[in-house]
Amino acid sequence: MRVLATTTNPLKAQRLQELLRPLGWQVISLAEQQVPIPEVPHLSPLDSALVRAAAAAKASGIPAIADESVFELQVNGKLEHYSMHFGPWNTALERNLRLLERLRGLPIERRGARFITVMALAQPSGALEVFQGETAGLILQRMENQGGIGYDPLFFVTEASKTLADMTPEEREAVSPWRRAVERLVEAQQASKPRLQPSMPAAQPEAKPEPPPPQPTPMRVLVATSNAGKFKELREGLAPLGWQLFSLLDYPFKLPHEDGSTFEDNAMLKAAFATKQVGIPALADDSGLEVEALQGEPGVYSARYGGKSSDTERNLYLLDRLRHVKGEERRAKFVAVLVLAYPDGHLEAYRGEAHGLILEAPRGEGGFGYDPLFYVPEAGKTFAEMSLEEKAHYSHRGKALRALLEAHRNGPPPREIVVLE
Ligand SMILES: O=P(O)(O)OP(=O)(O)OP(=O)(O)OC[C@H]1O[C@@H](n2cnc3c(O)ncnc32)[C@H](O)[C@@H]1O
Ligand SMILES: [Mg+2]
Repeated sequence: MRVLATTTNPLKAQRLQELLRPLGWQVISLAEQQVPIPEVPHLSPLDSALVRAAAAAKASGIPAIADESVFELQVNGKLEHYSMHFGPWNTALERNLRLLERLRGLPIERRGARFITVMALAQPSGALEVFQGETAGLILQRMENQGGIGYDPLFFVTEASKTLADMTPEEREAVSPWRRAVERLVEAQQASKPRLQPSMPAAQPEAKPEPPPPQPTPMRVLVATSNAGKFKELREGLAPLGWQLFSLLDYPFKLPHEDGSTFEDNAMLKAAFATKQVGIPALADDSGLEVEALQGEPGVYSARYGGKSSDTERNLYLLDRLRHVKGEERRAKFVAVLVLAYPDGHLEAYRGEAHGLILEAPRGEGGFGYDPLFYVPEAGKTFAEMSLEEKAHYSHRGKALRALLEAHRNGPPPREIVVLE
């Protein structure tokens, strides 16, 4: 069965797909099927999830899922809800200071709060189901850990005895109300269907290995991209640094409109915005294809070339633009600029380029974007015909990543060396 998830975040859609796999559901996101979803401000989280799921199911004709997460707490006997969208304050730090101010003087025993996700499943017929996940905790009296994300440094999770800001992405997901709401949805669907008996005996628990020696805390970095293909390459490429990587799946907010005129401008725009949102360093990637015969088109417009909304359509559009250009004249290069932005405003930038030819028809199933059209003569293959490692060897992103790795070989580079602005 196909279900529509009312998110444009492909990382979130992908994670949902993994978690719903036991049901055999195929998740599609708003990125693949565009349907109008009403923006209704001032609704409770429950109403908001219901309204969005119902609208999506009705418009698409298939079941739809929508979720909404908030912090809920009692202030002077009244329930209040706080979300990433709370107030006109733009940064995580500002929002956290406001919340602290709001609760000033409240003793710790009155600072109990719940982190709640409401997940609505709507059928085109109008039938609705709601699943709720919850995590109980306390809003601390001060921020212990400045480097947290969103409300994370203030939310002390009772069962884990630490704040969300002190958790790894895996720990955070494990206690997240979102994950719990998805699990309830899965259980409920399974309960209404005959169960398959497991055919294998359950595995015996293995003897516990020795706990590893304590490691220095790795740098926490948000990889600020909504492109799942890029995220995969960035995660692989950054692995040697041992950073703790978060994604827009952990912190779903929209990246700003990319209106810069260079890859550098756009990467800075995205990274600087993201680090402000979350309060930890953020890495953004702005990239694109420059075709010589088209005077550098699509360039910074690569993600929206010809106003087309899918990779396939953009590839066809590019082929059409190049229909009179032959052989060696179809030279092109890919460019990637990585910007790592720190919460204090400091930036580092790394650039990588890859040269090749645009084929006359797509080749290969791997990669993403323009990969099936981008032929690397040296390798005798398109990017889409390469493994992840092989692509990283030749690609713009691989080169930019290696420059970053080199600069960070002995920890963050001295600030005098790579500073933009
Ligand atoms: O901005 P974010 O959220 O990171 O994701 P995006 O897809 O919008 O990314 P860009 O704004 O940097 O646009 C770059 C576009 O260029 C294309 N592109 C970049 N790197 C590529 C690669 O390695 N292989 C194929 N296409 C690539 C691809 O179509 C991207 O959508
Ligand atoms: Mg983009």
